[in-house]
Amino acid sequence: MIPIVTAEQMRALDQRTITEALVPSLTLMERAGAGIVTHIEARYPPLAGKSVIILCGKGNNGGDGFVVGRLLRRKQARIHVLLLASPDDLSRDAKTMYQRFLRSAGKSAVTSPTDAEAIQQRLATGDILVDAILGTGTSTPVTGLYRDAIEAITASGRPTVAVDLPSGLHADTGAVLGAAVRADLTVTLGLPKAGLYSGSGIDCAGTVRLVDIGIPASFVESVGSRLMLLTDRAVRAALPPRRPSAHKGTYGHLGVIAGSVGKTGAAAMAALSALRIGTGLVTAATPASANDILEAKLLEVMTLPMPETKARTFARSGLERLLAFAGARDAVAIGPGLTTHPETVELVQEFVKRIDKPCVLDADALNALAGKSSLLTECKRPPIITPHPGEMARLETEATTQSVNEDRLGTATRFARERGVFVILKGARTVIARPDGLAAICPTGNPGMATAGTGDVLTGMVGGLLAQGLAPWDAACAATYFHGLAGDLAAQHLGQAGMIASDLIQHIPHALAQTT
Ligand SMILES: NC(=O)C1=CN([C@@H]2O[C@H](COP(=O)(O)OP(=O)(O)OC[C@H]3O[C@@H](n4cnc5c(N)ncnc54)[C@H](O)[C@@H]3O)[C@@H](O)[C@H]2O)[C@@H](O)CC1
Ligand SMILES: Nc1ncnc2c1ncn2[C@@H]1O[C@H](COP(=O)(O)OP(=O)(O)O)[C@@H](O)[C@H]1O
Ligand SMILES: [K+]
Repeated sequence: MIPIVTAEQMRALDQRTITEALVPSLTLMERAGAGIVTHIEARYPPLAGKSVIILCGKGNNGGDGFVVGRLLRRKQARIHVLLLASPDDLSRDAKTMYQRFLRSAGKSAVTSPTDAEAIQQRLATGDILVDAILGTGTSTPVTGLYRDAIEAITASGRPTVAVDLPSGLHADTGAVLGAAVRADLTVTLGLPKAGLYSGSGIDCAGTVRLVDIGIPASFVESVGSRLMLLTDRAVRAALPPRRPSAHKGTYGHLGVIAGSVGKTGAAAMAALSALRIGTGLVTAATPASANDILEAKLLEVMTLPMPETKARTFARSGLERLLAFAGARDAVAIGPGLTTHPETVELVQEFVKRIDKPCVLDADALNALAGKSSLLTECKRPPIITPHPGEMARLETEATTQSVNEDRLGTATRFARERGVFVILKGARTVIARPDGLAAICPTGNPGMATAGTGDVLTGMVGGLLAQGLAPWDAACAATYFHGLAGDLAAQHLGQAGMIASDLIQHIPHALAQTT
């Protein structure tokens, strides 16, 4: 996992690298530029003949821009720099890189526009725009020519690559300072910045790619960041090895407690997703009269009919049987499609207190705890909960969906600490938090996943990994990552609008099999 840092932490790391590891600041800038060019080329091939317009500010972010310009010329791209400050005002390193750019490209490759119109006219001639106006040094609202430039970039509709972070974005909070660039690709330098994953940063950053500029690992470690970015390598390492001598018992038995009349699909999808993430055996317990329907839907999953209410939801009288069911499984997933029938709610509240197995609580299991989240502290083992922002708001009496979304990271980490649970707060850039306050952000996933049932898929995947013996934190991180990756693969094949939850399930094996 990669630590996510604040602007201040990044500045300190850059500084230590320069003064203690003795890497000249110009070398860092050169590495930054080279890395950015690699990512631009990967995203927009071929570069030869393309017109690239680079907008440079007066700080080191602009300095990176000049390096990008010089190196892109070697790819036979046609480069023009819009310099938004006087050359005299450039930072020391930026000035050096400006001079190197001039020596390589000549004076005609740079103009200094004085008004919005001049910027707009120039941008209209670009195939690709590079935003090197402001980086981590931004702290006050953007005004004047910088703001004109940011607005012109947005208005141009051209493919835009942001250097380090979209100009105008607060590096720590993701707040827009007056106006911010909406990039298609952000190539961030050294370590990822928190603002790229929160608030407006999610929409402004587009795809985020990271460039290693050679900050020593020991320096990075000493920052002690409490926020991590999930990486492909870390989550794959957490998966159990598939031993040649394995049998289905090796990979655990998950009990799924889900469904009611009209909502057997939720139970089916959770159960199937658990199998697709490699679980050996899955049994779904469902209200008795819905059992036959579930049997017809599922081939590989076993089912168990349970006592039901007149409304054909789980009945309170089934409590002991459900506890016995859980006791005979390696892990339990409870919640999808249960409804909030009063008897079912009562059943869930009792069940949650008494279950003594790794478990994941979702959907109506969380709704059963609405305003009563203190019950979670009575759990025998810290459960994983998978709320979307609405469910999160129901759990916390004073919160609203809006307040949750305004501070997703803060909400998830506070709740995880206070209630001693693992939280997967779903949505764009899902946040995972654990009881000790450490949190991670998931880079996978896309808006195509905003479709009925994808949450049930996640629940099954989390439960499946718990059943396979993963610790709750590992299960939560890996399930969230592969859920998002399966969603990304489904979107690649089908497009975001048309993909549905079943497509996501079908892509779980491809996500697992992918080699990166
Ligand atoms: N220090 C280093 O060693 C490295 C720095 N790098 C780059 O350097 C950037 C940070 O450089 P700087 O600290 O120079 O910061 P910036 O390049 O973000 O710019 C800060 C400059 O813009 C001005 N400014 C700030 N907010 C403004 C606003 N709202 N309107 C107008 N002007 C504003 C500041 O007064 C300052 O002069 C990073 O984002 C990254 O791109 C990279 O080259 C990697 C290495
Ligand atoms: N814009 C988005 N970007 C990434 N993931 C998303 C986005 N919107 C929704 N998702 C994911 O889709 C899933 C939706 O779950 P949920 O809201 O519980 O839906 P349902 O109840 O229909 O199953 C979550 O895992 C969430 O993170
Ligand atoms: K920028």
